[in-house]
Amino acid sequence: MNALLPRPRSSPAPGAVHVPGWLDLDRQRELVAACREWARGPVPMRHTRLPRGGVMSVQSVCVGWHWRPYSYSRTALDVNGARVADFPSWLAELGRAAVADAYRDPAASAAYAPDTALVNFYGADAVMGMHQDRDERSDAPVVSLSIGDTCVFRFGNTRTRTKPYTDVELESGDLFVFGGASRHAYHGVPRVRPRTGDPATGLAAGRLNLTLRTTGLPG
Ligand SMILES: O=C(O)CCC(=O)C(=O)O
Ligand SMILES: [Fe+2]
Repeated sequence: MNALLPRPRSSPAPGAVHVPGWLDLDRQRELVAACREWARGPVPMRHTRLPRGGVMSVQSVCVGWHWRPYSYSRTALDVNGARVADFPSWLAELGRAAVADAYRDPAASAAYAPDTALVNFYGADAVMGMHQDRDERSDAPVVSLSIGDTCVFRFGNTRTRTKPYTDVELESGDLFVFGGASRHAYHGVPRVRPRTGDPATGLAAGRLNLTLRTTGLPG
């Protein structure tokens, strides 16, 4: 990134907003530290197993509710059977601030109550194929926070996993929110740009992504 040129916010589709540089360095460091704790347990960060026997190239750990393809539960039955870490109130607060800033609408964000976070770690070769986030029973927006190496985030449409889509560069500290008409848009991460992150975040290499969501599940 050329720091002399501020990157403007953009909206690649209705309900989808990219806010560059939303997290300051201190906030990024706090999030890296929190993710490092969650990665240790009670459910360790690992490559999620897919139903057909493969594993995802990203490593993941969940907070609040455990996600595995393709449902949520409180315990990680596909890992070690432990109950996932509780979803902290400060993270819900951060999610509300993110929605308020992305949509420039404090009222819309007041009711935003995410109850799960999916923490993804991308090594240099990790990617995420085009998919919809559709295991939630709520239409509340998804809040995505990026730290570390820059990636190409491909944001598409609700009908197909192919074009039309927009490629957005997500850098460390960037916020991306997708809700409303884009809540079920296909999206993915075709590539990460190695060694583009600032080690001052506490992340020596790779990319960390947190997505906050509302499961819509009881209890
Ligand atoms: O890493 C990202 O930016 C996107 C992650 C994502 O789409 C997901 O975890 O469902
Ligand atoms: Fe997703």
